[in-house]
Amino acid sequence: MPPLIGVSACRKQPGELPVHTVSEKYITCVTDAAGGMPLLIPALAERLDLPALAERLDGLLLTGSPSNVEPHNYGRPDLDPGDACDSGRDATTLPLIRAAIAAGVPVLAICRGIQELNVALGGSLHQHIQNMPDKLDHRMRRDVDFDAKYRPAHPIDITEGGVLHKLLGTRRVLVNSLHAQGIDRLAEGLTVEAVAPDGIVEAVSVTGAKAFTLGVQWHPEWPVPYNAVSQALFEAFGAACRARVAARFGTLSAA
Ligand SMILES: N[C@@H](CCC(=O)NCCCC(=O)O)C(=O)O
Repeated sequence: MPPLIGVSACRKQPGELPVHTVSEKYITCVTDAAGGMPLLIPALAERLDLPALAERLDGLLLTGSPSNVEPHNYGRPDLDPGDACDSGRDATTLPLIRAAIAAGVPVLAICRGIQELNVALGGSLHQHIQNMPDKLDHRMRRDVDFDAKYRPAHPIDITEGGVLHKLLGTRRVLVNSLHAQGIDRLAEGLTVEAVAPDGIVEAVSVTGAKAFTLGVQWHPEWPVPYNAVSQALFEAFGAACRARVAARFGTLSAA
């Protein structure tokens, strides 16, 4: 029985009524690389029983999105005009992350997802890294084609002896970069697993988590075919999700 892996959706209103959307690349990394059964989670917030949902998940994938976590969630002034937000998604993922961690559900958080992980546990975000002195411009390039947007953009230095180092077996890899925000105050209970050359946090883990819980600021879900780093991330996430199935339903069920 493949693990049931929740995939966070965004809430948008392109027309008369709201829609809940997930880019297919986040769905296929669950099916093709993690070996899971994706369950798209609508951004319906308190209309969902999020603790009950978390208990029934074998894993949770927090997707990237051009929208930003609203700063009132971490006590900062509102977003600049023109900076996209998604309050429905914030009100869904932030409590769902806390419930999933408490329930021992494996979590893989990508881009917006690592930012949500940090905010959910009490941290804060930089708004526009590119405007900060001595920082790289981490934004998605708009002057290139789609695949070029996901090409390696900078190296990351991986914390020696950490979760990511043990997973990858190396201290330095190249990653892509499609974000303007980034971790400012690191939440208590998170461990930095990697940083960019300018010190921006690029990966975190939940300190002492019951299960695999990793957030990455880059995008391992694209391009396909996955590189060795992406493959290792998804395989480790999938294995943790299968371990939860085995613990919940018995070993044979995880086959
Ligand atoms: N808006 C945040 C997060 C950026 C992010 O998740 N980018 C991914 C966009 C492409 C996709 O949806 O996969 C920020 O700017 O930091």
